[in-house]
Amino acid sequence: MEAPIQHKAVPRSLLGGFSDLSLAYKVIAITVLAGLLHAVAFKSKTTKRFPVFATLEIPLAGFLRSRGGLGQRIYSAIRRKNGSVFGLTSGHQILVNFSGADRFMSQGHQTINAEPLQYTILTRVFGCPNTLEFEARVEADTKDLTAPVERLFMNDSLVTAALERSRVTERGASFVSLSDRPEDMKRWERSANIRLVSPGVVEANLQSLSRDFGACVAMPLLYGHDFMDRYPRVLDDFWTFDNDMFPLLMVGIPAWAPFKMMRDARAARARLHEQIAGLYKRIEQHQKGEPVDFGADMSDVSHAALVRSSIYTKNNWPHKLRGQCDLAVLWGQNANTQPMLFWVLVYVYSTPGLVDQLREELKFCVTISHTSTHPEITSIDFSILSRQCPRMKACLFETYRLANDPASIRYVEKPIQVKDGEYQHELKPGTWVSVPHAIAQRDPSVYADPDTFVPERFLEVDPESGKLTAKYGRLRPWGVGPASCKGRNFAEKELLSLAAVVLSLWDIDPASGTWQLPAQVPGTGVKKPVEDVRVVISRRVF
Ligand code: HEM
Repeated sequence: MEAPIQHKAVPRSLLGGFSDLSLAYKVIAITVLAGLLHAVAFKSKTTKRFPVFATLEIPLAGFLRSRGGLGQRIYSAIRRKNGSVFGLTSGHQILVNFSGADRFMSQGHQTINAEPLQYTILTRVFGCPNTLEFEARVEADTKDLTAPVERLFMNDSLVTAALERSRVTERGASFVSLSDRPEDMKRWERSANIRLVSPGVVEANLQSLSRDFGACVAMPLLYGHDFMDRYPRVLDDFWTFDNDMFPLLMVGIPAWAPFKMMRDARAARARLHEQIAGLYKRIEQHQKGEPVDFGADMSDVSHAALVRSSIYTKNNWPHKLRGQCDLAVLWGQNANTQPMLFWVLVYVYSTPGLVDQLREELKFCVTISHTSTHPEITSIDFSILSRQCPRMKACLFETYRLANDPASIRYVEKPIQVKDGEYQHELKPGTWVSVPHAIAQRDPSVYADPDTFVPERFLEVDPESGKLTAKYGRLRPWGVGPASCKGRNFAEKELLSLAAVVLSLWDIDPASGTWQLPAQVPGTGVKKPVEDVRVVISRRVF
């Protein structure tokens, strides 16, 4: 039996592990300097890599805008252009609250292209080599490799079938096992530092618990159960990579940086590469009718992974590269969705009266049986859940607004004009252009009282049917245009169904007696809490 794993919630401090602060600063200074020298010495093989400074400029623009005052005025004064277009260099322009953003972003990839960003992240973060050979592979195969992922995670009936297969319905009753013996716990409980308070009542870290609950539903749908069983550390490695390494690599800190957090995360990423590469080797053996390593069961590997494997095999992708490249898919599937489940639960349970309202709505699609020793969900009508539960949806939308920092980033391939009211801006090929949707999400002129959780702001009465409906309005959690999120349908249905099963069966209260929402730090899309939220969980009293 595996020992309980304590996930780190967030990288508390880059300095963790250094007893002497000045030594820490010296190490960081040397690392940054070495990083710059490395960048000069091993100049990027392609001109189309998203510049590190632009990664920092997007949150900076949002921060200055939300603060207003002198900082915002200085930023506006020194930018290259005017109107809605911000940007300190000619290489990167940011469209802030630009009313034509949707139309602008809907242009095809021959004009504004998302692939160079994907290439940047694959090579800067996921560990793929930045070589001309790899660039050629990406150019040749990206479309074919993305198509099966899009199909699995966007097609309505495939998404519903996948969630049914994942037994979300039954899993609700074992969200917690109400025991503090590791051998009694489900896999997703092991990171949550569970303590039995009294019979039928446990204390737990809600972020770790809900995040791993979601990941245990989602990951096998992509790679099958054998992958999960054969790789007991997968959750720990995944969140270590996501929390401790991803943001640092994005801002240009090299993977070889000599501090403990990076070393540990690098080892976690190497294990992920190796395990995914091993899986693709087994899939290939299975597809060729050869004996499969360990006699592994390949029967529930997703169609998406099977198709990707055929493309990798057909085009002679080395197995190591398959592992590196496919980490992007595993990450895309989980990194934003699972932390979002935590935020929905925290917002909903901490809002007085809301849980009861949602349970009323859920009565029509979640069937609960009381015949066994404890209540269990016997069925979920996924269609009603996603089409006729407007309050649940509005809670989700409001959570996206508060907990997510989406941006659409493109590379300009052809000269284009941005028509911006009285201004007309020319963008040359080679410019990067970003739309940080997060800026509007906290703008009080768009959302009154923007820091407060008010799901009703997304509810409208449909004038024709007279029914309450949840509408996205100006919210763009999935980005915009042809390169918008390819997993949004799955993410939304997974979040709705997991939140529905937890709400239907469990009471959750703050361990301290009063709800205190944790401060948020920017993560890799969805924000991270600065610390986990300790809660008390017991079965719902009917
Ligand atoms: C709550 C969860 C999620 C959020 C908030 C989210 C958000 C986003 C955003 C903002 C983008 C960039 C869109 C743009 O550039 O305009 C994106 C891209 C993408 N997402 Fe998601 N995502 C989520 C879940 C998923 C899932 C479950 C998958 C499934 C694998 C996925 C796959 C992708 C892919 C493949 C892209 C790149 C699309 C392209 O460039 O063509 N996402 N996502």
